Amino acid sequence: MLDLKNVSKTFYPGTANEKRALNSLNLHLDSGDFVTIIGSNGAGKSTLFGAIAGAYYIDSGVIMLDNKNITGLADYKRAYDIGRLMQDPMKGTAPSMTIEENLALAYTRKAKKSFFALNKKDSSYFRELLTTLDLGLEDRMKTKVGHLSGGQRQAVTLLMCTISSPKLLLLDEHTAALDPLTAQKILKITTDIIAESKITTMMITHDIQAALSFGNRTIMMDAGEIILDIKGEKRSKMTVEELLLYYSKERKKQLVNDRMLLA
Ligand SMILES: Nc1ncnc2c1ncn2[C@@H]1O[C@H](COP(=O)(O)OP(=O)(O)OP(=O)(O)O)[C@@H](O)[C@H]1O
Repeated sequence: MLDLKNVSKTFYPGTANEKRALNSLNLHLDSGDFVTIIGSNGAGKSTLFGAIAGAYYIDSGVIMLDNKNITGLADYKRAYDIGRLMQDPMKGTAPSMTIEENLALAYTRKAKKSFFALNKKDSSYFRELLTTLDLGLEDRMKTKVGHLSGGQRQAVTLLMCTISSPKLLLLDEHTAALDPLTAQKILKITTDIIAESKITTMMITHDIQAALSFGNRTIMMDAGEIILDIKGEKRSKMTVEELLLYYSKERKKQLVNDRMLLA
């Protein structure tokens, strides 16, 4: 359902700060794939997401989503099909609007109806969705999102990203800024939503154990390339130590990710 062919992206080309972030990268995702992505700092993981979501135009290559060439499509047009969750819980929601209004904004895009035409049925649907989070937010639908904790806000953003049933969900270390307990809870909510909706998902994480435990496939990136792509038995037998050893043998250096060290 997603195909990247020879995708390259260089920031500040021709200057002293030139950085090749994606290097002729190829990737194919099947519908329903849940791919976890690991790699050292600066490996190109977020740039890959930016390229798919349209935050950057790529220098060369082709990006296809469901057999449609989206390489030159503007980000706001891709947003109908691609949901993206960032690390920062402050991004993705409108703080001065209520939980209900934020969900309505995301929902009206899918329902193709006016924000002002939302009815009681829609409202009870939002309540139902919020109940599944098990955070008590269904009783706070009139609360401004700006008054929520980081974890609660990230959970609302997750609902906003998935309420319109996107074809692809991109999770960019979306639990990294949360305390460990909240991060665990949001990860559980995430995997429940993915299992229920079967949205094709890519999740960047610094937690290698989580990368091997969640989803059906793991990709390791370095220097703008995919250096390992495992699934099935090979993946289920892989340990964190073996993965780190693979990286150091392959790249002749240690895998360094500051968030991994902090965790
Ligand atoms: N907007 C930008 N402008 C200039 N350089 C950038 C930009 N975004 C990323 N880069 C550079 O591209 C390279 C890849 O960065 P990217 O953020 O994709 O890596 P990453 O794997 O997500 O790293 P991290 O785990 O540290 O978040 C890095 O060298 C980075 O400095």
